[in-house]
Amino acid sequence: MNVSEVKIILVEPGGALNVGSIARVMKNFALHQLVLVNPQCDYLGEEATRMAVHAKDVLESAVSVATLPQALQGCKRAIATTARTRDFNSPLQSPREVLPWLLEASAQPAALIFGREDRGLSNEELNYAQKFMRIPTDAGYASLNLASAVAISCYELAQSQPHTVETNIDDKEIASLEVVEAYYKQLESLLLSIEYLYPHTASSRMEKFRQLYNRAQLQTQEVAMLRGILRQMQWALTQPGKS
Ligand SMILES: C[S@@+](CC[C@H](N)C(=O)[O-])C[C@H]1O[C@@H](n2cnc3c(N)ncnc32)[C@H](O)[C@@H]1O
Repeated sequence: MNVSEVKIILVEPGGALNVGSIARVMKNFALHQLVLVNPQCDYLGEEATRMAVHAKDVLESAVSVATLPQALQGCKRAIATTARTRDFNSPLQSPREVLPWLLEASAQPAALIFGREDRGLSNEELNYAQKFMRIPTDAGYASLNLASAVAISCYELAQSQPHTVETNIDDKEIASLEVVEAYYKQLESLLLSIEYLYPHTASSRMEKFRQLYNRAQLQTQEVAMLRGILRQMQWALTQPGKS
């Protein structure tokens, strides 16, 4: 897979200078799909275009959407980036470990997600990704400037080679992220209704389910089967004498 198939998603970027610098470095490394979730700055204004220099085209073709799920529409794989190490349950991988996974044939289209300058990504936003990347830094100061984090990631992506994966699965059969997300919503709602989950435990328990399914790389047909089982269980719960 070509790096140009990877979308760079910025969640609520607040600095036009950062967004302009990011457009420039993306073009330096042959990436051009920039998606902005609810941008908090004028990403087409003077500051951004000045920093973009010869990458105004990347800014002009940037897509602005309201939510992260909209930004991930159609993607098969996503990696979320974070500087945080504590209060994080899933393994954090280095760019060299994890970026080749984004370039495998069955990954496309794929996305790399970056957080806000002041507070990064929320836990809920991190959960939309299947893998998590932390750029190794000195332990004394782990938080990189947003544009620097994107620059290092684009460079590492450009140096990465996809792992060769032996599989009989047709790439088109891998479920897209929104299909799997709809399954998680249905599962959570059923588990809440049977009181396996409670509102205060739901998000941490659902994170465990996400980890499990992330390892399986579900196909569209398999998600349809799982959703069919949930529908049948929901129906059975409404039948007198069956519950
Ligand atoms: C300035 S940082 C936000 C820092 C914030 N305190 C936090 O909780 O992550 C903005 C974004 O840059 C990226 N970033 C910064 N440092 C990083 C690192 N060491 N590894 C990976 N991404 C990093 C992440 O996407 C992060 O959300």
